Amino acid sequence: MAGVSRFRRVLLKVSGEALLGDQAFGIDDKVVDRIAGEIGAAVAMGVEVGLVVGGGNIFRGMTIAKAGGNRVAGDHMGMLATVMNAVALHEGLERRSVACRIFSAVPMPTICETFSQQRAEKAMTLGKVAIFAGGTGNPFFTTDSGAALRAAEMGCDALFKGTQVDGVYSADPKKDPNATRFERISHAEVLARGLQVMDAAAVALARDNRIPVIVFSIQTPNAFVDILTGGGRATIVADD
Ligand SMILES: Nc1ncnc2c1ncn2[C@@H]1O[C@H](COP(=O)(O)OP(=O)(O)O)[C@@H](O)[C@H]1O
Ligand SMILES: O=c1ccn([C@@H]2O[C@H](COP(=O)(O)OP(=O)(O)O)[C@@H](O)[C@H]2O)c(=O)[nH]1
Repeated sequence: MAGVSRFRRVLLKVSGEALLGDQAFGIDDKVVDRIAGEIGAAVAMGVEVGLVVGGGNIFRGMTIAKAGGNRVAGDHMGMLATVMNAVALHEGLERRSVACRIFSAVPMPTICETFSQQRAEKAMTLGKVAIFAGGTGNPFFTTDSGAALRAAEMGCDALFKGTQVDGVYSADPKKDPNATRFERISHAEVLARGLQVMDAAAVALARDNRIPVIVFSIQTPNAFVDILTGGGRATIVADD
C-alpha cells in the first residue's frame, strides 16, 4: 500500500553524477530506471514532483574555465548536458508510464517545450512530472540555483537535493574524516559556515523564499520516498 506524503509539491534535484552509476562518463540506464521508479512511487502517493537534473556526468563549464577556456561557452555546453539527462529521465519515466513533460530554460523546440511557469504549473497540477532542463538558462549559475529558482516559481513545499552524501556536514565528508553531520541546520548557518554542499546563491534563494532544503543521498535506494513519508536519512536545512 502506498504511504502518505508529508509534502504536497516538491522539487527534486538529481545530480548529474548520480546518473553515472558504475560508469566513468555518461548515463547508466539502470540508475535512470531506479530513479524513475522512485519518482513514480512519489506520484502514486499524490505528490506533485518537479525535477531538475544536473549535467556533471557529461560536462561542467568550470572544466573549460580551469583550462583557461571561455567559461560562457563551457556553461552553454553544461546546460546542454542537462538537457541530455532530462531526455534520458523523460524516457525512463515514460517507460514506467509516469506522465511527464520536459520544460527547458534553453529553447530547443524540436526536442522539448520551452519553460513557461504557467504551462509547468498546469502540468504539475494535473499530476505530471515537470522535468526542468537547462538549469536557469544562464551561465555562471548551477543546477542547484536552477532547482531553487524552480522550487520558488512553482511554490514547492521543499527542495530535495539528491546528491552523493547523506546530508550536510561540518566539512566535506569526502575530504575530512572528522566531519560531523547535521540533522538540521538553518540556511543562514550553512551560509555563515561556508558549507559547500550547495552553492551559496541556491541556499540564499531558498532562504529568501522560505523553502526548506532536504539534503540526502540519491545513491540510497528509496531514500526519496522514505523521506517523503517521514523516515529516511537526510539533513533538513530550514529556518525555525
Ligand atoms: N559541508 C558539506 N557537507 C556535505 N557535503 C559537502 C560539504 N562540503 C562539500 N561537500 C561536497 O559537496 C558535494 C555535493 O555538492 P555538488 O558537487 O554541487 O553536488 P551535486 O553534483 O550533487 O550538485 C558532496 O558530494 C560533498 O562531497
Ligand atoms: O543555470 C545553469 C545551470 C547549469 N549550468 C552549466 O551546466 C553545468 C552542469 O550543471 P551542474 O554542475 O549544476 O550539474 P551537477 O553538479 O548537478 O551534476 C554547470 O557546471 C554549468 O556549466 C549553467 O551554466 N547554468
